[in-house]
Amino acid sequence: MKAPVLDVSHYRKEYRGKVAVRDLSLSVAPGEICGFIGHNGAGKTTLIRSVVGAQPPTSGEVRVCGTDVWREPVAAKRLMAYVPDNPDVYDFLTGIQYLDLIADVFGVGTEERRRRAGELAGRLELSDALGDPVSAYSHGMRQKLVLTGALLHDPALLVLDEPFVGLDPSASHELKAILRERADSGGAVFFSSHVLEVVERLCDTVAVIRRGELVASGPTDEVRGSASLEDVFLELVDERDDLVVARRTR
Ligand SMILES: Nc1ncnc2c1ncn2[C@@H]1O[C@H](COP(=O)(O)OP(=O)(O)OP(=O)(O)O)[C@@H](O)[C@H]1O
Repeated sequence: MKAPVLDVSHYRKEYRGKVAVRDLSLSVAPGEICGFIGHNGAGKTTLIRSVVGAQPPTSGEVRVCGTDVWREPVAAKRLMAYVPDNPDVYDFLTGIQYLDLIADVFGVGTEERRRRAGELAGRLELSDALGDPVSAYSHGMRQKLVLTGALLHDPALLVLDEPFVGLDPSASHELKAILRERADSGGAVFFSSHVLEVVERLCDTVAVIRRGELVASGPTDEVRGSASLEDVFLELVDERDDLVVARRTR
């Protein structure tokens, strides 16, 4: 078995003593796209923020290509890229200035940054706007810009939080193709989504979180069985289960 690109082990996160995610372990291998699904408030963003080094776990470990994200943060961050659900970009920069800043941070050479930025911005239909200030960008354009920046240093792991929200159909189509290509060339992709049809069609593996606990994970076909992912998801996260349990235990 190939060593995982992302390896989360016994992750736990508490906010002021309240448990948000408990004892969560999962891994994503090279060549895999893993979809992370769960209801609102289940704990997806909480885990994602710890995976990318933005918020420390209460306990547990997160490793990227074997590097501990919290013990060796700079080395780990070189190996990955993160596209948050609400891209926050300096308004006073133009698109190209933002991309140059990101390329400088990651030490991407001039030739390489121009080639990659040109190709990605072209595919996402952002090229014509790169000279404009980010303050004039729509939400979708900001997402495309952050995505372009995220791929400039060719990260082994790409982490995205709700990447399809706000993208138009052609950008969404292109993003799916980009994620597939990254996986096919040996990278790993981990993203959260509420769009189960996309997860079902695109992801090699899925992880389902419910109230901070992983309730299912594995190859998409196995998790889904003969049902649709939506049916399985609704069954797994059905809040009414608790009522049934409560009634039974009364
Ligand atoms: N900074 C914080 N302080 C206190 N509680 C928090 C904080 N961030 C998240 N939480 C709580 O942790 C739990 C998980 O939240 P999280 O944002 O990870 O959910 P999510 O699965 O990403 O939800 P959504 O699908 O709505 O984005 C929720 O109960 C939330 O209220």
